[in-house]
Amino acid sequence: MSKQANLYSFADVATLAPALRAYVIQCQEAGLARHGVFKVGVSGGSLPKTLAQALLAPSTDNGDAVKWDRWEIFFADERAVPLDHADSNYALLKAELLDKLPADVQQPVVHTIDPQYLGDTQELADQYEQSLVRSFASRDSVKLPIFDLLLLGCGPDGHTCSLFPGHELLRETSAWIAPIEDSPKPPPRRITLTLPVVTHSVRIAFVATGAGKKGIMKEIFEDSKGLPCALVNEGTGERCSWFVDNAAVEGVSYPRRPFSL
Ligand SMILES: O=C1O[C@H](COP(=O)(O)O)[C@@H](O)[C@H](O)[C@H]1O
Repeated sequence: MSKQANLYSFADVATLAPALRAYVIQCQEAGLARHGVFKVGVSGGSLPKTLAQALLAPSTDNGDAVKWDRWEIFFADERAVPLDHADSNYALLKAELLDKLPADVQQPVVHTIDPQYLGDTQELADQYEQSLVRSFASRDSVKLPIFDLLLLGCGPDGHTCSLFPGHELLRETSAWIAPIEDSPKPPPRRITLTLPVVTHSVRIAFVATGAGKKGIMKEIFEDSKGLPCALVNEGTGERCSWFVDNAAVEGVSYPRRPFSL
């Protein structure tokens, strides 16, 4: 089996979505078998919309049910803004996905940032890290939290979470969650999972679609240059899978794999 990240390419988002769903369900079942809950971290940006397309589709009753009541959702990164702000990753996930769950479905547990700490991003990060500590057992006994799955986006500059190219945060080795005050993409004040936490996850799935991602996908898969997304690929190998549409990887020299679980 390949030790490199898997690259799965689809004609469009409509054909990508069922494959992404099958992959998430497999991770869900593995998480439930391991510890009775499914601990998943999600990004903002374009991801929630595609995720909603994948997960809100009706179940076919072939063991592909999303067990929302067993999900614990964390944010791979979050902006230091109120939870109902237009820039909030939580607000985006809520609008795209959580608010669209059928009324008879029990909502998942969602770990948001605590808005009372918005004035101090270090405290905001520390408090969010404490929610991970409570969920994943104490920091003393667990060197790093292990997410069952991280669902990540890839920015047009190769950033993921709020880990930006060339930023000193890429060298963070001890914190689980770190603050950033100078994000090159607005808004500047954010918190993010650190690279060691990302690469420690059981599975990592990137979702990148559209021709706007073509240039950066070429750099990530052909040149790397220490881009954050490429560092995740290098740190996780075959535990990492990319779900992309053909437009995003046109002209990219990297072996595509036929999708299978
Ligand atoms: O700022 C952010 O951007 C990235 C990428 O967003 P996309 O719209 O290019 O998919 C996202 O993954 C991250 O969560 C968000 O805070």
